[in-house]
Amino acid sequence: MATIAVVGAGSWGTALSMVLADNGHKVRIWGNRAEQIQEMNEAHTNNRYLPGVRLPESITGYTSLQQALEGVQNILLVVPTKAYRDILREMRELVTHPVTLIHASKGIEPDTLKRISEMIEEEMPAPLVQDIVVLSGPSHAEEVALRQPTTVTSASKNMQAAEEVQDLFINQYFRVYTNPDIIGVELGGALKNIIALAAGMTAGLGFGDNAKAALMTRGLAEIARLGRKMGAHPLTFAGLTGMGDLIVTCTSVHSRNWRAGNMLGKGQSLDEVLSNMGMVVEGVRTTKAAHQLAQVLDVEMPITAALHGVLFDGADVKEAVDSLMGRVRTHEVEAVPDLL
Ligand SMILES: NC(=O)C1=CN([C@@H]2O[C@H](COP(=O)(O)OP(=O)(O)OC[C@H]3O[C@@H](n4cnc5c(N)ncnc54)[C@H](O)[C@@H]3O)[C@@H](O)[C@H]2O)C=CC1
Ligand SMILES: O=C(CO)COP(=O)(O)O
Repeated sequence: MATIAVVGAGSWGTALSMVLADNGHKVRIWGNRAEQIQEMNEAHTNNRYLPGVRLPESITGYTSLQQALEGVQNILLVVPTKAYRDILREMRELVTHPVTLIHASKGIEPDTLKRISEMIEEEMPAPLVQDIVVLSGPSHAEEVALRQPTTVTSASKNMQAAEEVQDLFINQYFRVYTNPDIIGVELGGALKNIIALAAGMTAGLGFGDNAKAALMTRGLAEIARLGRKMGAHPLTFAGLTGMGDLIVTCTSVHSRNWRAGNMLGKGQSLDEVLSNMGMVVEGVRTTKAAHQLAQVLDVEMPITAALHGVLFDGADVKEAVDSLMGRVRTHEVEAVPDLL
């Protein structure tokens, strides 16, 4: 059994630590809030993020990143995307031997337009990092912490590393598949948050299941359109980290992105929504990044553009829906000339 360092003690870092602990591994979880780490070590709870859940005693909390990382072969990163550069720069000074870096976060960095694995490559180059593995899929922390059946994907350019991570996490309630398409897996996980915000927004406006289904389906079409241009395999978007994660995020009460969109649809301002949430809403920054990517790569992403207008340019939510519905008529299926 291994000792694994988990960097990030929010909902997802804690739930994934529980999976690892259930599999017999020793877990060192690092967090940036001393009182929360103390609670994890003394009461074996993390009530702010996973209320009512008792943590296995083989999970130990650390406030020192150096101590948490000392001597481990596998490091799982689960902080919000905006914290990656700072954390990786800190880690670069502390890691003294080659490690496998697993990440389970979902976002794209605005302006640089980098995926998380690209940020890792930039900030912690070889030989410090041997392999980078992404763990992603339809998986709300609240349900994983209750050990409810969940499926995810382990993706890496190196399939042996993806399989080693599959081995670390897989168990009877947490089933892990592998996929070599790291680009598609990262993009699916990040971009579905945009569509979840939009789905929450239409529900907030009082629209029903037709609007939700429209957003999910046409949302997946624009995710795949951008993904293809960025080198992803189109079939990845039909899998767990594409359609699967889109379903779970657009239909679950657990989704912070859906809930944030819902509050926006009901008329709250973005600042109000984000301060009420108290947890990360990755889709906001990812909307900015995806809108920039769409412009740079000349990819049509109408839902992303409409949401960008609402979040950052003061556009009215109802008018954004009207402009989406009133777009010039077009074919449903693209890039399949035989069907046209
Ligand atoms: N919660 C979930 O069900 C899932 C979350 N994710 C992804 O995991 C990532 C983390 O999300 P959650 O754990 O849910 O977030 P969260 O909002 O529950 O917790 C965030 C954690 O990061 C810490 N943090 C914030 N800024 C930091 C900084 N600058 N340095 C160090 N730590 C910092 C906070 O103290 C907190 O412990 C996100 O990218 C999210 O999209 C992925 C799958 C499921
Ligand atoms: O990625 C998730 C589930 O797979 C979590 O989504 P939210 O960040 O919207 O809660």
